[in-house]
Amino acid sequence: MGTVPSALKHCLSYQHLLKEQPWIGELVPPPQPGQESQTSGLPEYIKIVEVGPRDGLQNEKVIVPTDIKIELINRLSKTGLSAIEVTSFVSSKWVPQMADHKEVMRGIERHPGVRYPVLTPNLQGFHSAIAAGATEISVFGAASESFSKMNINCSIEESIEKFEEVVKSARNMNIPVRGYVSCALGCPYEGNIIPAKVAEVSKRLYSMGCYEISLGDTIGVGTSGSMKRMLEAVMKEVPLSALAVHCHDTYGQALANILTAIQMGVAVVDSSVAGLGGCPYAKGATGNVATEDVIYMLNGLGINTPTPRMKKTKFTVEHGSKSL
Ligand SMILES: CC(C)(COP(=O)([O-])OP(=O)([O-])OC[C@H]1O[C@@H](n2cnc3c(N)ncnc32)[C@H](O)[C@@H]1OP(=O)([O-])[O-])[C@@H](O)C(=O)NCCC(=O)NCCSC(=O)C[C@@](C)(O)CC(=O)[O-]
Repeated sequence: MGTVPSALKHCLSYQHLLKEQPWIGELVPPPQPGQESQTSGLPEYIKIVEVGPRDGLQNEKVIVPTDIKIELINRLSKTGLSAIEVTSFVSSKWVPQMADHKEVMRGIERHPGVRYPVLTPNLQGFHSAIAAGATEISVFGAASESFSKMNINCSIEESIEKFEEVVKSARNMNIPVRGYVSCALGCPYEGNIIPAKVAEVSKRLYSMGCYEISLGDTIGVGTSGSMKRMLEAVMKEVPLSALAVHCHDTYGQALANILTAIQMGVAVVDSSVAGLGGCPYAKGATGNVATEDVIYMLNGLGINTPTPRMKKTKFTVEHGSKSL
């Protein structure tokens, strides 16, 4: 997806669908006695980490005004989502779209029960995030050397050293840290990435104290088969309860890949409202899987999500002639 107008179109068509067909998106009723549950073997509850305001907007070519970002996050907070990734404390020279991180962090209304993590690649970012009021952070590494270099300007080994410093400081302040592993199913520079490498980086992040490891299909090249092989390798090193999947939808495989992951027991899914997104260091990567599509699929499977109100919320934030 990747552009604001197309994201808007997607949102509105979903709203229209729900208006015309109100039964769409309803949670399926529980099974009758004797009927097999559709959810047998699947997690009963899936946590959704909404990454639209960060992963979604970081790739928009037009700088989205700060007040629009704040409004988007405030509206998302009212949907029932329990985690919304707000921004990233990275260099504005590298990612100009996130230059207003402090203002966004300070400007949002915080709702009880909603967590607002932010990305911090190093101690500098960590200290700025804490000064701006962040109470949860994420470090972001990669299973590809080339991607690590392009994305955060250091090798995987150097990044681990930086993350260790960040995690140590965070722990001293009781700040929870999430860890990302990009290129878990392929790299824009190196192509195929072996599952063992993803497992190795995941293990290091988990061992240093990240409470959850989000496995990123950064360029959306994964399939159900490669997702299964990668998860099998990672699950040998990191407990299943600490894993999340983060799928981009370049080849329309994201929902299938997520279904495979949840069939394997993964109970945390990252997604982006209206499928906004891309990656500034992954040319051609399209948006993240759309949050409303994930919820639609989960509802159809009878799986609980924290977002019963998502389908009724209109995500149109007007700003002059632009809408989000
Ligand atoms: C990581 C750095 C900062 C290293 O950047 P660097 O240039 O290697 O850093 P440095 O330590 O050499 O410092 C150079 C300059 O950067 C500044 N600097 C240093 N650190 C910071 C900071 N934290 N915040 C703000 N400024 C910072 C520092 O102050 C200095 O400023 P100068 O003296 O030149 O004016 C840089 O490479 C960067 O900002 N990269 C952007 C990475 C990024 O945001 N990528 C997109 C997010 S990752 C993603 O989307 C994937 C994910 C998570 O969604 C999962 C998936 O889909 O796979």
